[in-house]
Amino acid sequence: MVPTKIVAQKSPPLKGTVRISGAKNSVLPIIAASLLSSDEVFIDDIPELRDVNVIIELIKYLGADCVYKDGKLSIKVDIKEVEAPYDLVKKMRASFLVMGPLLARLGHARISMPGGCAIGTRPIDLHLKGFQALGADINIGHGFVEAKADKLTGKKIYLDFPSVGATENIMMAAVFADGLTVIENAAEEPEIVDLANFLNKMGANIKGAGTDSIRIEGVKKLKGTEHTVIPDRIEAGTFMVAAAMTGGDVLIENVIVDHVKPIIAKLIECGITVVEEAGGLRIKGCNDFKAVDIKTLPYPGFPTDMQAQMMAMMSVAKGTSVIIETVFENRFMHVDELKRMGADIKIEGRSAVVTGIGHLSGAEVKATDLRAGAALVLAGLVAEDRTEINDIYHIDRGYVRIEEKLKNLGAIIYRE
Ligand SMILES: CC(=O)N[C@H]1[C@@H](OP(=O)(O)OP(=O)(O)OC[C@H]2O[C@@H](n3ccc(=O)[nH]c3=O)[C@H](O)[C@@H]2O)O[C@H](CO)[C@@H](O)[C@@H]1O
Ligand SMILES: C=C(OP(=O)(O)O)C(=O)O
Repeated sequence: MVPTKIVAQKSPPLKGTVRISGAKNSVLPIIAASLLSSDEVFIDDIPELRDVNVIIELIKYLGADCVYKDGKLSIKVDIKEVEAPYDLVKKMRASFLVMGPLLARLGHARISMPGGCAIGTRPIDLHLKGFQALGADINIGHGFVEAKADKLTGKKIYLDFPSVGATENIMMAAVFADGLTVIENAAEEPEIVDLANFLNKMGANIKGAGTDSIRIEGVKKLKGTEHTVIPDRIEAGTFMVAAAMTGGDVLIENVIVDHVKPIIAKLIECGITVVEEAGGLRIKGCNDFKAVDIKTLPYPGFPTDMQAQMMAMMSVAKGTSVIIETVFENRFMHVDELKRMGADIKIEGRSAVVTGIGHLSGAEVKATDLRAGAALVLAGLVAEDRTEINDIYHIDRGYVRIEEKLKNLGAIIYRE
């Protein structure tokens, strides 16, 4: 039988070394972008995740030939379909990222409308405004979004919010457009830079990725390339918090220190020791770390994808912390589950007031989304007795064998 829950027990301080996998949020747009290449592409450090399986299934459905072996994926594309069906988009919102490449390559894409999810309504208006600005006609009906264009022409596009997905989708759509596209108020996340690097290696002409203004000069064709995905800064952050919360001493390998700066800053403010070593980042926890305030923001601000994990940590910190979520309107689903474990948290609009208590108590809880699940795993490592986390398919979307990696550090955790 497939294990359906993770059981965590109060664990000793975590000790040892953990290697961080390739970034989920880089590999998904990069696999989508491979639809733009006329030749075979090779992608290395592919994380074995549920979401990665979904995007591979989707590009295979569209006509790609994919071979996966030992963390490496080769993709050769011969697009036969322009439609991304409901079944695949409902499993993962990031499936919508094939719209830009299909529009660029074939001038036509029909993608099932991604719905909201546990963390918010998550509209796609900014993606669509960008496609329209480039010259596409957009039609929405019967649960699908259809984009058609005889020709795409470069334009200046200002994003009302620096949306990661919209920046990526528009960047991919503009790769073959006539002339210059400029995305202003673009997202600056490291995953945008990784995608731009991948596209440039294939022959695209993209400048400014990583700043709020990205310039894409249209080219005629993209060729094959090899690319290694950047390490997952959110997985790294999650293990950094695990080490800190348990009072452990853990070396995090395969992490780009710049990408986790906002997390390092908060941990240091809590009283945790963070040391940059040749092999990675060493996190040394302490028993009475302080509560700190957190406000999530687009990069380089504190990542919303680390908010739930920090809240688990603040639940057992010394003092009171105010956590403000500004990126998603409804990303507090983990609060009720943490409260089941005894946490003292009050929600006021977009703020959570967390009063640190001495200890949590193990309980049966459910992962309502990916990072909520990670937060509950972390809470389970410091809670008295046994914590059972249900609906762990959410966790498997974004963490490579989380329980094995934690077990290697001495945590008492297993799948049941
Ligand atoms: C696969 C992937 O990379 N997922 C990440 C990506 O999601 P995703 O790309 O979906 O996140 P966005 O940056 O687009 O969303 C941020 C905010 O913008 C709003 N918005 C977005 C698009 C749009 O057209 N209209 C609009 O209003 C969203 O509802 C949300 O409130 O960035 C998020 C913010 O860092 C992360 O939490 C996700 O892990
Ligand atoms: C919100 C996340 O992912 P997605 O955008 O794929 O839902 C996440 O990784 O925390």
